[in-house]
Amino acid sequence: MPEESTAPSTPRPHPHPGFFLALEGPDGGGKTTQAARLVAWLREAGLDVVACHDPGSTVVGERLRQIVLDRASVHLSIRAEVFIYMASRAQLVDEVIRPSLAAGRVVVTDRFLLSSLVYQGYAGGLPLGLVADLGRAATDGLLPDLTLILDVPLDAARRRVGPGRDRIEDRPDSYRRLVREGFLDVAGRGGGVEPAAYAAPVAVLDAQQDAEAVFDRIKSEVGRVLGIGPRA
Ligand SMILES: Nc1ncnc2c1ncn2[C@@H]1O[C@H](COP(=O)(O)OP(=O)(O)OP(=O)(O)O)[C@@H](O)[C@H]1O
Ligand SMILES: Cc1cn([C@H]2C[C@H](O)[C@@H](COP(=O)(O)O)O2)c(=O)[nH]c1=O
Repeated sequence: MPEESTAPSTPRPHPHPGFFLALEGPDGGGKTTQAARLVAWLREAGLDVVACHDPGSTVVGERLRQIVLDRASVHLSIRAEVFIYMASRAQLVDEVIRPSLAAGRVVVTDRFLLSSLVYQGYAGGLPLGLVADLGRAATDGLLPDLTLILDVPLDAARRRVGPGRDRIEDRPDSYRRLVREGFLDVAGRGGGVEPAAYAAPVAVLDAQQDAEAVFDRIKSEVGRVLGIGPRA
């Protein structure tokens, strides 16, 4: 079991008056569950919060999401796949994330660029440098101020989500294992692969615990960087 880690207090990579937070990790880690709790907690603390998910959260993005997850997209190549995720992300950044950050809001996204580095790069076989370059083009260099990786082993994830629900989740266990490993390696743990491919503050959280315990860890990480108390 990999150890949990805390995000280093590095300076913000992209100055803006808001705060940009991404939840990442393998399918079934609990990102959607925790994102909803986190958004509610931050709003209770009086913050102006925008919630989104990647791919999606724009009209164009939701259409692209359907295409890329649809089992009928059986002949979609991995190179075409990465462009679809990047196109959805570019629209999300331009239409939702950048304007919200410029207005001083807190943006909480369920997945972002790290997912492409892992699913299409590390596990999918595309060179990480290529995915990172495409990512910079799609996001215009925007990276989250804090990325929380909800780390969960394959068996626990399977117990939670059951059999695959879409084209990506239908991929074999060998791919899913690489996805889990990739989140840890690309984030710079394990001494692995080009940590510079994702040069943003990252914390790895053990998402095998019950949802309340995971949320306590999230509140502690986010509260620390935003300067709000755990029971705000
Ligand atoms: N800590 C937890 N312990 C046990 N079950 C959990 C936990 N967190 C979430 N779940 C359950 O696991 C399932 C998947 O959770 P959720 O959709 O939040 O994960 P996810 O990471 O967003 O998955 P995906 O990326 O596949 O959408 C749900 O049924 C949810 O209720
Ligand atoms: C952003 C992104 C996502 N994926 C994969 C990961 C999931 O299997 C699906 C998205 O579904 P979720 O319910 O929103 O988790 O797409 C990917 O392969 N590459 C990406 O960049």
